[in-house]
Amino acid sequence: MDYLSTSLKMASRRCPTKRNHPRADSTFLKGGATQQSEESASEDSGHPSSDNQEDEQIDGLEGVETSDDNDNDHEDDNEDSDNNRPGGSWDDHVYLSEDQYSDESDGTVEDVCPETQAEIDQFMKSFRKLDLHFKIIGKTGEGTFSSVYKAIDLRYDRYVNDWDLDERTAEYHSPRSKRQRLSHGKEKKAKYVAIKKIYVTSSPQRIHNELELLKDLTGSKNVVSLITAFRHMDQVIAVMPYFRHVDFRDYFRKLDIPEIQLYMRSLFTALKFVHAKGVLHRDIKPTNFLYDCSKGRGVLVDFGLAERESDDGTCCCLGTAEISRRDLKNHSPLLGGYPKNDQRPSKRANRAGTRGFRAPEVLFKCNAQTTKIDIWSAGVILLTFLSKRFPFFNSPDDIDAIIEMATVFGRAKMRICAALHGATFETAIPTITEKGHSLGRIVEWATARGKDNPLHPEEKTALQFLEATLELNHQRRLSADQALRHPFLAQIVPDVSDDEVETI
Ligand SMILES: Nc1ncnc2c1ncn2[C@@H]1O[C@H](COP(=O)(O)OP(=O)(O)OP(=O)(O)O)[C@@H](O)[C@H]1O
Repeated sequence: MDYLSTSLKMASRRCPTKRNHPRADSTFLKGGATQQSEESASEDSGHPSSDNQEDEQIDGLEGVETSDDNDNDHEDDNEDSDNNRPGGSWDDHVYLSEDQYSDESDGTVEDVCPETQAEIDQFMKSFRKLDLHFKIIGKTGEGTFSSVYKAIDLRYDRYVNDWDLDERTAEYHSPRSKRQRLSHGKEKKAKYVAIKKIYVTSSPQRIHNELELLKDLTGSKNVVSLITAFRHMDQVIAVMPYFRHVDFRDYFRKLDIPEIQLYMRSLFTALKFVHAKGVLHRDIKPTNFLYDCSKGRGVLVDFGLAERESDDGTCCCLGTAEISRRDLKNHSPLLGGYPKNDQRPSKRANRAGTRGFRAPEVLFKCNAQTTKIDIWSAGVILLTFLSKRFPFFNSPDDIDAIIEMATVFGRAKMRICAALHGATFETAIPTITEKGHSLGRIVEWATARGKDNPLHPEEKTALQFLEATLELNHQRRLSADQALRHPFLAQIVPDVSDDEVETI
């Protein structure tokens, strides 16, 4: 983890009134009590434990805390209590202790089973001093690479919270002073965070990549941001804003077209932001887009597989915008035959992603993959909504995934798509027809539509949009920006606050 700590080291920016989120401050306690008053926390902070070098804060990737840094922080603490802040005295700021917060401020009541509670207790015990900053109240999710917990940010009011875009928007609309708002009883609500405990089996490179990208992607209401990050021994945690959301399986069959439009608008707004920063998410799927149906707002999470767009890759698709059927006939590698026992090493390319959501160019191992791979995956989500089938594609491996795709799109289009990336597609499977099926037909079959129940005009617009996102040739596939201007999404009243946040 030395690599991690050194490569993440950056200058720490300080705020005159509050700390700019170096959270591993000197108030970390040895052993740590679950309910700790601010006063006693500060007292204990004067005695940093001897193994402080093992605790690092990656502070939004700023200022990795060393024991020296901790000393500085301790001085800052003293300054705070010396009324040195331009804003006035210590009393000006309402700091809430853990039991003053309402756990129900976002409408969710946590119900933690004994096994999860034991897991949480073990985690808190193993990660020293974390209990001074956060109170974990539940487990919100689990993935291949992490467990994610919902927690109350006990020290929210001690820091500059630029990450809290909801708060910033509220201030923009109603510029009452923070003091006024905090002193108003009803607004003493808990600030929730999601603590992502990245499994120690993840490579430092992968963890570093995720944290770096999260840090760069701050500023959109539809993309998760990084509040801070900590390391203790071999354990790294990322702290992000918590987003209330509903399990995709609970609503994907229920959403009507206007609701699907809201969902897709939110998702493509997130993609536009991420792609504009030159980042490919690589793992767009429902569990990575946390959607709150009641607000019609979603947030893109999990940048564990994300990467920056690069010009280094090579693939025949770079010099070829289009391959016609005639080109294919004249230049098909099959014309010259192919070896039965091909000894050549197979082509290699980044295939990271989730099965069922991989774009054709990923399956054909293109080495010049672009942000368009995310558009394809978003298209698969739309197909799931319209067909009311989840998962829509369910292949165990890439070969089966190509067969599933060919069953829909047909041999002719698949041959052209393969040739675009220097590959050959041939199959003797009789159910794969030459022309395939239109996406409209697939949706009709999946939803048992007949002559007495034809597709509505708005569903037809949705299908046109679907075809433009599930375009086999990535060069003809819509970009996120174009998608937002497509009639399917352009008429949706945008979430005004999204635009405002960027201009604050
Ligand atoms: N900021 C957040 N707010 C609320 N819940 C979250 C947040 N971030 C993640 N989660 C929950 O935790 C789950 C797992 O998170 P994430 O996808 O980041 O982990 P992962 O281990 O990388 O997963 P995957 O297996 O998809 O790669 C999400 O599906 C979601 O339910």
